[in-house]
Amino acid sequence: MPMINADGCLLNVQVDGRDGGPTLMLSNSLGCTLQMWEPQMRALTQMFRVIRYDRRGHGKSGVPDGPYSMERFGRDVLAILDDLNIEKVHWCGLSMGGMVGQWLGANAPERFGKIILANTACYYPDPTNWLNRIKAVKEGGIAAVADTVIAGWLTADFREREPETTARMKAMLIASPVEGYLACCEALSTLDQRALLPRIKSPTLVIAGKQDMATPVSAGEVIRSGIPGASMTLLDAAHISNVEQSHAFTEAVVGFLTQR
Ligand SMILES: O=C(O)CC1=CCC(=O)O1
Repeated sequence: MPMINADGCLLNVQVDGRDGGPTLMLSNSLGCTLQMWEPQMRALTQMFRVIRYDRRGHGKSGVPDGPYSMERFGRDVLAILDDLNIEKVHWCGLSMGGMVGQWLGANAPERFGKIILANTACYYPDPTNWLNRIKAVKEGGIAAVADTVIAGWLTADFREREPETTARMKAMLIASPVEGYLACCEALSTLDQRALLPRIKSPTLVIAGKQDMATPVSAGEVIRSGIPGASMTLLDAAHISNVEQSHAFTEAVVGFLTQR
């Protein structure tokens, strides 16, 4: 699968699924690789050509020096589409992937059909949590914050019920390149995309997790109410709702993308 050059950074891109069908692009959460979408791939590839990628600083993609920004992440996506010669896609991004989706929906509307913004926010009222995380990771590596982060990703019930999935998610997080992870946390600490929301004209679905403390339902509601005509679906999940409620998440995505 291709490594695509975006402004000097090689991005790991994987394309699966139906040739010639509509295309859906998936975009990851912080500390995750494109593997985070495995629970959806079987269903989605029956209906769509599916593009996944590792955001710069993650997975098999390059880790250039920061600072990173939502604009940089958005331009990376446009470089992938240009390289693959794809004019228009649907978008489904979770957490940081939803933040990049907001930037793209506002700044490259002609490239996006429907947009799904899952477990995400458009700003953080207080950057303290991000600044504390940056300090802790600089001192102790990602392992130092891993248990706290995982407790935000998946509810206690799920972690008890699905220890292997939980261990896989934790291994993925800890394997993230530290410098890339830090550069992403820095971009999150200054995030404010509130002014972009009214410029998003694509049909948009916001998905929020009832037990998501990282990007709570109230953060999803700010996005839903800011984007003209957007709708919202709530799932019984913490932050990584596509893993915790994989069937309900897939159903919400397919239902929204196939509705006329
Ligand atoms: O990893 C986390 O703690 C939660 C999160 C916030 C933005 C994102 O992408 O993940």
